[in-house]
Amino acid sequence: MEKLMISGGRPLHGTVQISGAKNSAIALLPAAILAESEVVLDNLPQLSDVAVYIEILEDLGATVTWEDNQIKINPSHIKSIPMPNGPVKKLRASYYMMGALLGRFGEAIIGLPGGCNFEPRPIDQHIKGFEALGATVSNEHGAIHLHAKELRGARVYLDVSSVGATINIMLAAARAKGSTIIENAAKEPEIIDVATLLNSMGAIIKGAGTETIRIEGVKELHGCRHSIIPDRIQAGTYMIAAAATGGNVLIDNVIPKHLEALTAKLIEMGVKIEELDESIRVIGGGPYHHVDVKALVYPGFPTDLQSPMTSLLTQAEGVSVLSDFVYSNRFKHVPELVRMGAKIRVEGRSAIIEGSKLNAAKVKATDLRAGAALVIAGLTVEEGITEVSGVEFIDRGYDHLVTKLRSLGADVWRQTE
Ligand SMILES: CC(=O)N[C@H]1[C@@H](OP(=O)(O)OP(=O)(O)OC[C@H]2O[C@@H](n3ccc(=O)[nH]c3=O)[C@H](O)[C@@H]2O)O[C@H](CO)[C@@H](O)[C@@H]1O
Ligand SMILES: C=C(OP(=O)(O)O)C(=O)O
Repeated sequence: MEKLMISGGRPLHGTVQISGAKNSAIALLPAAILAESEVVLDNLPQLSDVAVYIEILEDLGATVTWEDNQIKINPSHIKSIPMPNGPVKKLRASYYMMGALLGRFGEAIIGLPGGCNFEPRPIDQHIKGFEALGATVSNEHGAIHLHAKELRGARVYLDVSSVGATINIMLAAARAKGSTIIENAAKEPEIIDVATLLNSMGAIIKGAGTETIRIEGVKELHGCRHSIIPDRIQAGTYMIAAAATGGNVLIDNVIPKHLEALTAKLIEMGVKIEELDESIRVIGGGPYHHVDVKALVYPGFPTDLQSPMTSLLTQAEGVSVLSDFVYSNRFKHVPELVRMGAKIRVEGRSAIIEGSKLNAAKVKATDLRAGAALVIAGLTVEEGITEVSGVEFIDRGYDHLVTKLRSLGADVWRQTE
């Protein structure tokens, strides 16, 4: 098992290139199987979640060529095979195989997803959507069985604006008969990215990015070429790391609008921000004011940046309150930060954070963004070496993390236990 070793206390300086978005990539890869010919995706991030998805597509019989940041997927010879176990258990977004296989073959058997389990993550809204489209759905020994003689368009009102359910229903409805309307749809940029790919493949989807999405089903979809949007969460993590270390970093290849909620909070704390067309410069240094943060659905502050933000708020003066209205128990990073000397207590869905200096310690990442939070915390520590285990979670979402941090002047390395 590998650990990340961090000798902190160095302000980050320089330019970092942001990769394509993980949460887009792992929805676009399954979307590609709805086409009858080759789909090419550019700006593909090199992540363990992406590698697992490729394994799933190859198991189905797709021909996949992956070179650097481009992937070619030819799904013309894929077959519908049951996947109750195996790679689908390794990541959360394997739930998109349900919508994609249902859309292509009218049937699927997919094991319940794995991935980061910081709290129970139900998929009832996905299932409600599939049932509305005419599928029968059952859970048999931990695998979801879906079957539809014919998928028919329907109106689906989501009880919660779920990213996964919105995308899954779009995937199943793209080739259904008739029109589907998703109400209270999630509005995250990754949903627009999936709709853009599907439309380039010949689908008719309108309203992605708003709370009402309309899908006019078509008989067949074809191949196309698409470039994945930049990863706003990876970008936000480097922005927070730059601020936490008092550095000066140009975060390049981003869509600044996707980061507005974070940018506004950083400015409120006293961080200097310069927004350019496709990049953001973060100039830290402090002293930082305490702020209150509420993680909400897009365009609110992203829950995926809540844990990294906790680490930054330990560096602010006074008491900050950070509440998560998407995942009320996403605080597994807190006891680890407390090990490093942070003064944080969790009350209900909020973390109450009192500014304090952090110390080096041996800590454990138990999910992806908790891992990012611990790395940022380690970068602020002035003496000693912080050891972060659970690197496999961090590798799910941050490609070339050590190389990128080292290029910004951080003293970080991987060590095998
Ligand atoms: C692969 C991917 O894109 N992952 C992202 C996606 O996860 P994911 O798509 O799983 O998250 P959702 O948007 O579905 O979850 C939002 C909220 O809805 C609840 N819910 C969701 C579905 C459902 O059927 N029933 C239900 O109650 C969840 O428990 C949660 O409280 O969006 C999350 C919220 O922005 C992010 O943290 C994840 O990084
Ligand atoms: C929770 C996350 O991802 P996933 O939904 O894939 O577990 C994340 O990216 O922070």
